[in-house]
Amino acid sequence: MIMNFSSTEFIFNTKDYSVSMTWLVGLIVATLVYQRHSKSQQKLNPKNLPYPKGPTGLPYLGNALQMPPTDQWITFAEWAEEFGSMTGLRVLGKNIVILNTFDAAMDLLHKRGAIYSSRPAFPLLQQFGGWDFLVSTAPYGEYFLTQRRMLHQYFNPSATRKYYDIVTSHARSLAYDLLERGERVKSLNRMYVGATVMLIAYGYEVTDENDVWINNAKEAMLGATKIGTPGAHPIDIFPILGKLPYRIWGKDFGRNIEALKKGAHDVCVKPYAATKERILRGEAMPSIMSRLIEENTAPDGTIGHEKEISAATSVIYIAGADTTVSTIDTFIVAMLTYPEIQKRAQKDLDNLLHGERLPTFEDRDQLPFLSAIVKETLRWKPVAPLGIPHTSIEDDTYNGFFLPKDTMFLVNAWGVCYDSATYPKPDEFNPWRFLKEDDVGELSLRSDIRDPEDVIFGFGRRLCVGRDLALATLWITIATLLSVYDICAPLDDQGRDIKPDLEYVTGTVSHPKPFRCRFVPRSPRKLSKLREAKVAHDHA
Ligand code: HEM
Repeated sequence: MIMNFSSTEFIFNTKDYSVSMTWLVGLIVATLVYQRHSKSQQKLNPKNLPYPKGPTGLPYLGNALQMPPTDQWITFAEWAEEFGSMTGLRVLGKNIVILNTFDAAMDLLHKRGAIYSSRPAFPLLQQFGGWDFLVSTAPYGEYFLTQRRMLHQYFNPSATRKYYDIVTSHARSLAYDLLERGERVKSLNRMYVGATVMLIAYGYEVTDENDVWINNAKEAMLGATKIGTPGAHPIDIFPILGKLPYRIWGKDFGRNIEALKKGAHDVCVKPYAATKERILRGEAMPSIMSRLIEENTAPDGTIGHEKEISAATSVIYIAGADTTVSTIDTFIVAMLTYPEIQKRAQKDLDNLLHGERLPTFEDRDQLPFLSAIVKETLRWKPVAPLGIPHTSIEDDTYNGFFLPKDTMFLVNAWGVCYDSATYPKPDEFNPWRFLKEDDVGELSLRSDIRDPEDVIFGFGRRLCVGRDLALATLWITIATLLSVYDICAPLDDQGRDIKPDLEYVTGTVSHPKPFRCRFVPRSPRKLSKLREAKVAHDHA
């Protein structure tokens, strides 16, 4: 999960707060901020270039009342038709620019990464709730750079290859467990994706669906959602309000803040302390954390950068699990909805493997149809439709517009992926759009179509750290499940397929609503290969 950091839901999601007091104070603050902001704008924009165009807002409130409470990316895509590559919004004195095209996102977030790589502050969550440690929300600076460096050395493309055995083995274990417990696919998927990241990060082995570390992380992230959408609270707009007694924000507010602090401790400090103890006792399995500790231990035994190490390892689960789990769920939903795509992928797998063995990463280049399925899964239901917001640290101009320092930038990844000029009939799950066929029917990936992998994982210096790990996990899981099973819809009384309704619980990370499916073994031979792999894994 990337956590619910997207900021555009940030207004008027009032159900979480003691509404009247919160919004009264919020409105006063907004007025002050707006006035201060208007004055500073005039001072900083000497050429008087316009701010990017957007829907006309109200005095003081700006566009606050026009922000849809959910699925903002759809409204943003509609606005894009009117305003072009950038839509400029002002919400309670904050500047928000939606980047509607891939080119605008690349031009600013990538090519001018020195300016556009910070993150907005969420004081309630970070200062008051104790979630100030995550690299994914850290402002651009030394703390961020130290962790990025730490993570990069363990997740760059060649380092990621070292995890292939782990992800292959977990994909096979998932497939094996689905034989008896297919109805628990969502939970098992979560368990094995969690097991991968926990093993890589901490050398910690997850062995069942109720693992205490995974539950702690789930609880912690749930706690983070209880304070409402980050950026929404008046304390986020004017942090000094956090000095007022908590009870003015509602009777549960103080308790929620305490839960938030406990959650931060449970996902960051606790696993670090437990793993460090195991490392010092010589009982730990090698992991990113054990290596980081080793690298940062001075000859006298003191460990440097402990805060950064504990934070960098904790973000691996927080940013990596939910996103990957949701994408695998989306793949299953796609297979239930488009059985002919499933059949075609299985044909390619069978032609290559002849039922003699299970797929491995060595097969990846020879199975372009499967790679196209991964791309289409990412495009069809973008798991983070608006990514994570970036902020600028300097004033800038672009295409004749003035972009003030501290503006928040959101890429409408959903909008880019649903642009029908690039992806005709974008609602359809169609991996063929990424493929071309030569004279003898040989398939290969097209290089002349925008690759969703270049959109969905973000941009520039904040590009997703775990991109290669995520892609590897998706590919091997998809290849393994399709080689062993037909993924089928459940049947109604008349023996007809009950198709999933394609409804999603949307947010910063979107998830398909609960769905049912059956995993029907394709042949006893393929199943016996899976059993052999499982036995080999258990004895390894
Ligand atoms: C399908 C799976 C995934 C998707 C769609 C995804 C997507 C994203 C996106 C959109 C961002 C924000 C990029 C930006 O700000 O421009 C991000 C950041 C991040 N992701 Fe992923 N992610 C996935 C899996 C993972 C995994 C497996 C890891 C494990 C290491 C991971 C670690 C991170 C981290 C640490 C950041 C923060 C980077 C920063 O702020 O500098 N992600 N991811």
